Amino acid sequence: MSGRGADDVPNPDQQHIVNADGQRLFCRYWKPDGPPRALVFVAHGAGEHSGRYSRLAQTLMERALLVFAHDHVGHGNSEGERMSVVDFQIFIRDTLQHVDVVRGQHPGLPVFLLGHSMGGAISILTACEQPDAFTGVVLISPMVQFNPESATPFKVVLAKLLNHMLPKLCLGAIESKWISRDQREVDDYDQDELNHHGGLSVSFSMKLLLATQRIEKAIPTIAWPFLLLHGDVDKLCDIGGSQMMFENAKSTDKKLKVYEGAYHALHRDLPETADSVLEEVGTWIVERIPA
Ligand SMILES: O=C(c1ccc2nc(C3CCCCC3)oc2c1)N1CC(N2CCN(c3ncccn3)CC2)C1
Repeated sequence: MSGRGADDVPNPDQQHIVNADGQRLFCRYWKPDGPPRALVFVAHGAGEHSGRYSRLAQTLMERALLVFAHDHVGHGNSEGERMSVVDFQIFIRDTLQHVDVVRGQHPGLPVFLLGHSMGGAISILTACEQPDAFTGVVLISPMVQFNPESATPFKVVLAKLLNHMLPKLCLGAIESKWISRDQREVDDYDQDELNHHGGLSVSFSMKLLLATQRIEKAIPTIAWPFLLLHGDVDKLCDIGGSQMMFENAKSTDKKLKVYEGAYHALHRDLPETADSVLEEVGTWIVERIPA
């Protein structure tokens, strides 16, 4: 088993699921005091972990929603070589597995997906795989199209060329200062040891690139309800991807809210933006819980 072994997962008795490859995925659950009205799975982004969504999860839990998540393979407290995945489909497979487990514990409840950045890509492809399984999908700056400032044509060509020769070569780290306008959030991210602070490998970058190509092909078939939130100064995932999804998806229930001046991690941006995101997400989900 590459990467973290089973015995070096911190507090091995903490909640986890074992994926189809036998890897332990660290799980988190935010359960309301009373009976939950709906289930919300949170898909975190590349290089981070599910614990960074505690504030968002708490606000949803206060609306009687049961929020759950896991650290993707190679991330956070889960097993697997850091920031490495054999195939992007593994993220989708593991998400469906976890959703099935929790859905089975709460039969009949509506299930929503919520994803940020790469987690948005995972959420889109998961909903595409089981289009009738989810009541709605919330996408915070989803990775649909890279911003050409970060994924320059040179980097894309280089990644394709090197993917077979030097797959582990580092393509450079994400500059966290361009991810949030709030310096406290940037410092918090930089000091969080559960995040991956090294760069993205050629191999992992290619997996992301291929995922965006899968999404672009899938968008015209999308008919499920979705909420898109995107900052118009996002230097990592281009807002054009969200605009393209909003314009080309078949969904009749779709909403795109643009946060002017905001960077990539909207839920971790300046307080007025982050607070608006939490309110927007909670309201959108609750409005779609069948009476
Ligand atoms: O999922 C991602 C993500 C998405 C697209 C990416 N493209 C690249 C490369 C690909 C190769 C070409 C060059 C671009 O890296 C990506 C990462 N995430 C989650 C996001 N992180 C960023 C750091 N975060 C942060 N930083 C500061 C303050 C708060 N959060 C958390 C979210 C990035």
